[in-house]
Amino acid sequence: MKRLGPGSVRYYFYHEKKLLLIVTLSGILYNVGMIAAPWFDGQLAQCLYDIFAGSRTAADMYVLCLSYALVILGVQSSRYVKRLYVRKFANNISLSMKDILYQHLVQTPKRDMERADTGALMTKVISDIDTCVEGMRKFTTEIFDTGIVMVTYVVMIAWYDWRLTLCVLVFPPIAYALANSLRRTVAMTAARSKESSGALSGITLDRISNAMTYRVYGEEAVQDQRYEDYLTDYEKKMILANLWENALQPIYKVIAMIGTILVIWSGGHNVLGTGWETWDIAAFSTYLACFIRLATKSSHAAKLFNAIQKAQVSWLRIQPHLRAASTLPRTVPPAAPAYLTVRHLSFTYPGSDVPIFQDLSFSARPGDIIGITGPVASGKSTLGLAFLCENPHGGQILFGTQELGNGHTSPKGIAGYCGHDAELFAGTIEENIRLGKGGDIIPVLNAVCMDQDCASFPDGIRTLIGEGGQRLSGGQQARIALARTLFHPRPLLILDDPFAAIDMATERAIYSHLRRDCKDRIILLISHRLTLFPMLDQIIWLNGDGSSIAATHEELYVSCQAYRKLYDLQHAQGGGSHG
Ligand SMILES: Nc1ncnc2c1ncn2[C@@H]1O[C@H](COP(=O)(O)OP(=O)(O)OP(=O)(O)O)[C@@H](O)[C@H]1O
Repeated sequence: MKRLGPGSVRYYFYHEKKLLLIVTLSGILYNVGMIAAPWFDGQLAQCLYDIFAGSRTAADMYVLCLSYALVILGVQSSRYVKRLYVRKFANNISLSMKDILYQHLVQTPKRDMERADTGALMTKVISDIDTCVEGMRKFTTEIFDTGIVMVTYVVMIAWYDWRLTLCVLVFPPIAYALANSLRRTVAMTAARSKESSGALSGITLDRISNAMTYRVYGEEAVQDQRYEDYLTDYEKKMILANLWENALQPIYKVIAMIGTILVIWSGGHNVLGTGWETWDIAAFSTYLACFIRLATKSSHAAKLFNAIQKAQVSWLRIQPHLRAASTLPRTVPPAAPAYLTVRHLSFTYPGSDVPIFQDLSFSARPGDIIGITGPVASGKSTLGLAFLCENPHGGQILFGTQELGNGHTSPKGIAGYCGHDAELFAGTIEENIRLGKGGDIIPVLNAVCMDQDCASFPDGIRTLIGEGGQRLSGGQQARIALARTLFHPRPLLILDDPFAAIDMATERAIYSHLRRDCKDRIILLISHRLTLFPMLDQIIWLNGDGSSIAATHEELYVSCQAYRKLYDLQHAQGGGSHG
């Protein structure tokens, strides 16, 4: 049998089989128990009639009422259990899908992420996951609350009068068939409104992020008109989708209810003794109540179709991502701390014959923080990326006894990376740091001095930060990206200019936290600002012509004029203290 993967809906149902079993048992109990109410209603009416006729007493009524209350209590308890577990089931699926996507994001090569605008993609995909999971939840709920309960009602009323049942059951399927025939239209309008909503989000983002440019170049009026057009299109499509989804419900209901007239007419004959069966008042009352509930439920069947249809639209959009994610290995445990040895490292971009750096050798032990600096465009970021091994390099990078890369991807679980771009998506602070991983995020928020900022937000760590983290300052974005890197422990951390948007006091505080918390990690700290460099264990200076020097700050200060000049310049501006 073909193994189920995250690209298949059944995979998620299969993984939640224990919860589904509880849902099934409590669902059957609740829904079969649902016929108790109309049955007791009928018995109560009959008892009242009998009391007036003198054949029963008030004591019979008390017993009946008490039994009614107890049975309903039992039925409603199983309803509670069913609802609770359906919610748990939906939450687990949502978490599982999001986790798979987060892992995909984490393991996607950096160059692919840049190409695909991962942040925007994640925002859209996460909203689709929510719609899809809601559809799965409704489907699971309705299987019981509509499917099983309808079968139970049909059996019940057929038992009372099968001929009348055959006649009245013609109407709910008509309502059902009508709803089914309009499925495609409902789905189409839902898909169009989703598309339009996506386009509107895109243009809203563009309008906000480029507001200044449009204003400066006198493009505002044109852009406002463009925005208005998208907004109008969205409004029209949304109204249409809502109309198709909701406005037809009353019509389905009326069609399904037509049978009530037959029940009253033919059931009346049964009570009078001139119909197909002989009924008492209890039978009439129970039959009518069951039929009305059945007809109401059958109009829910249309709702169920709509929910499934909408979920399908979203599922088709997220499926390719989940399928792609399923080809990647799942969460990788961090490797053990080890020594880093770099031997004769060289790198040339594909298609170029000028090496960015060559013959670079150095080593580091757990707890070391190594600074990487040099003139503009000297290859600092390129050196950092060499440790992710996305392009072939010359020489050797050894972590313990394992060789990183050399044309292959690096062994997982060794290197963590915090790049120039914070790469934040439109979730909460917490979601951006966790990327689906459990645990306490407060220590890393403290480590990057973001705890006070979070405390000042009304929603704390649950604050929504907007696409690319646009609701935060540049410094806050950088610190959340750093917190994310620290939260996913790796024994080798590459931090590319993490303090560029952070003031010096905060930079120093974070540095001391890194020293305190990362005693078993090696940190490669790429920076233009040399404030911290006198405190670092080693500095790698890239000359910008392919050559480089690895030495301590003191040695470099003495031996490398360019480094000394840069350091003194920054120091004179209040940027550091030599020695
Ligand atoms: N993907 C690429 N393909 C080809 N050349 C590249 C690529 N990325 C960077 N370069 C070139 O490599 C050189 C080093 O770039 P890199 O970004 O590593 O320097 P940097 O020292 O980090 O720059 P900055 O001082 O701006 O932070 C630059 O000349 C740049 O143009």
